[in-house]
This record gives sequence, C-alpha cells and structure tokens, in this order.
Amino acid sequence: MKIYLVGGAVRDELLGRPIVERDYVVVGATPAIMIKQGYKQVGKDFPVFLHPETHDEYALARTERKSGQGYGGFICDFEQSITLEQDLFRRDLTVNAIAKANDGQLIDPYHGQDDLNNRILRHVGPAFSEDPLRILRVARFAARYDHLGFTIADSTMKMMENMVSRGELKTLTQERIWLEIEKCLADGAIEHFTTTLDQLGALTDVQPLLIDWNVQERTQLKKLLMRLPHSHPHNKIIQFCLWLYDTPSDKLKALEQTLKIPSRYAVALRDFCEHKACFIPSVSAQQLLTLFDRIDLWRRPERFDLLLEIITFSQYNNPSLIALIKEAAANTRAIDVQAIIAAGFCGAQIKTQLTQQRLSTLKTTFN
Ligand SMILES: Nc1ccn([C@@H]2O[C@H](COP(=O)(O)OP(=O)(O)OP(=O)(O)O)[C@@H](O)[C@H]2O)c(=O)n1
Repeated sequence: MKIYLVGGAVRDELLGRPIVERDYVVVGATPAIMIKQGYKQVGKDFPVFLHPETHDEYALARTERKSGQGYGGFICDFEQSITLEQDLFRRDLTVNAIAKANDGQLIDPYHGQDDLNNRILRHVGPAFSEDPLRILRVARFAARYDHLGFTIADSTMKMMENMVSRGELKTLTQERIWLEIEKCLADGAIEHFTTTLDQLGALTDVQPLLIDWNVQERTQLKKLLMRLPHSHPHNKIIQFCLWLYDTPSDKLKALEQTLKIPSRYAVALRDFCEHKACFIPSVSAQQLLTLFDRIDLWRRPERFDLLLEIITFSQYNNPSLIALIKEAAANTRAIDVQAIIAAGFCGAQIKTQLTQQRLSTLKTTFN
C-alpha cells in the first residue's frame, strides 16, 4: 500500500501557509489491512481511519457516484484497485487535488500547481456539481486567498451559478452551512465570502437575512473589518455581529432557530442589535439602566464587556462615550446590596432601593 498527503495540507504548504490539518489518502489497502496496522476506523460505512498515534485522517482511495439530489446520497467505491488519480479526480478544486508522496514527489494530474501559480480556483471535473457544499467552500477559499490574488475560474463560476439556480443549496443542512460560515469567520473573510455568494445569486439560500446586501453594506463592512485584528480573541463573534448588524428583533429568533448558531453568537448578536442605539451621546440614565438589566450586567459582566468590544469595532464606536458608559457600569455594579439590607430595607424594598441607587449613580453622568 502507498500513502500520500493530500488536500489542504499540500495546497497550503505550496502556498507557504501554515498547515492546519494533515489528511492522507491510502492506495492499495483495504479496511482489514488498515485495522490490522492499528488504525481506528471512523464511522461505519466510510473508509476513513485515524492514525493510532498522530490521529491524522487516513482515507482509502475512493471514487464517488451520486445516488440522489443535493448533499449526501453518495455511493462510494473504495476497492483496493482504485488509483490515486481516480481519487484525486473526485475532489473539488485542482488546487486541492495534489498529492505528495513520502519522498516529497508531487502527483498533480489535474494541474493544480499551475492553478496555484496562476492564482485560479478551478473545479477538477464535472463531479464538482454533485456536492453543493462546494459552492460555499469555493466562496470561502476565494475569500481566504483574496489577498494572494486568487480568483474563481469563469467555468467554475458558471457551474456554481447553474447549481444555485437548480436549488442545490437548499439541500444542505443548516449545520453544514453554519460550519462553513464559522470557518470563514475564522479566516476573517466574511465580507468577500458574502460578496461571492451574492454574485452567484446564492444569498437567499444561504442566509436569507442578507438578501438586501448591497454595495454600501459591503463597503461599510470592509472598512470596519480592516480595524479588527485577526488575533482578537473575539474575532469571529465580532465579525458575525458586524455582518448581521441590521437584523430586526423579530427576525433574530428565526435566525437563531434556522441557522442553528451556537448560543454565544446568538446572544452577542441579539445584544448588539437590540442595544446598539444606546451608544449615542444623548443616551439617558434610564436607558442605560434598562440596558444593564436586560444584559444582566449584575451577574454576567462579561456579556456587557463583549458588547462594548463589538460596539468599539462597529459604526457606533465613540471612544469617549464608551469610556463614560464603562465607568458608569462599574460604579453601578459596585452598589452593595448588603449595605442596603444593613440599612434596614427588606423584601421588595431592597429591589426598589437598589434600582434607585443605580439610577442616581447613572444620573451623575447621564441625563
Ligand atoms: N466537499 C468537499 C470537501 C473536501 N474535499 C476534498 O477533501 C480535502 C480535505 O477537505 P477539508 O479538510 O474539508 O478541507 P481543506 O481543503 O483541507 O480546507 P481547510 O483548509 O478549510 O481545512 C479537500 O482538500 C478536497 O480535496 C472535496 O473535494 N469536497
């Protein structure tokens, strides 16, 4: 049997980028041979194995044939006789279909290196259209490698447009869509990704809230994201909120339910959309108190801190006002319930007294 490094690791190595994950293809083996050598099979029907020590993925060379519409529904053949070239042919892009042997030799039957050098994302063959997830992958790669000058081949754009107009994206699960979106957020490239999907007419199927995405929104988001460092610990969440900044509250729930986004994203987006209007100089003490209550500043100060970070990178950024609100929040939080109880208040009076004290603290700075 022969083992080759394939896919993203070879592509990124050739591009001089850090390798995040190593995937291998194994030619001339069977599941029994792999198991005998100590590899652990992942899943039941799929010929993918984990290396006993490195836990890298080793997949038997395979071909795939479509058995239904949309994503999934593949008949997969991983006979021992399947060649490396056959396996590479089923892959999405030529730049992802280069294999590297142990001795460093590159096997590149579909000219992925030429496309890497010419900065072109091009589909390998007609099988590309059997998997609509690839539309999102291509939009993601085009966004990730935009700064290197990559563009999508015209023929691949055409093929993707046809897939979109056939409604193929509708067959993707929301979980799969979210995973691609999150990877794109990790790349700091959501603006370019959205623009490509818009060009393909795919936004309605991917993120219906963005159907009105226009040049103005694009320019604004691009400008805002330039200020957001890639290494920022909340890079993904902040980008996500700036991306969907204009979501009306009645649509937020639908978004959370349909896209199945993790709750930390949902909460941050809700906080930003609902409270961004507070970050104007004329904000009143009462409005701030309502914000603090709603966001549960008292028990979850980190939630408020995140909102401030999002505001800082948004179009609502006003550093001196943010500093004032931050200070007012700290002073309001410092009001001691124990002191109120010690002063003789009890039952519902405690809450009333606390609210009054919080409000008067805020009124020292705000109207
Ligand atoms: N829908 C897909 C998913 C994956 N692949 C192939 O499987 C490889 C590994 O896929 P994956 O690890 O998901 O992505 P990478 O290309 O490694 O990209 P990333 O850097 O985003 O992980 C890809 O390079 C490509 O050859 C494919 O052809 N079609």
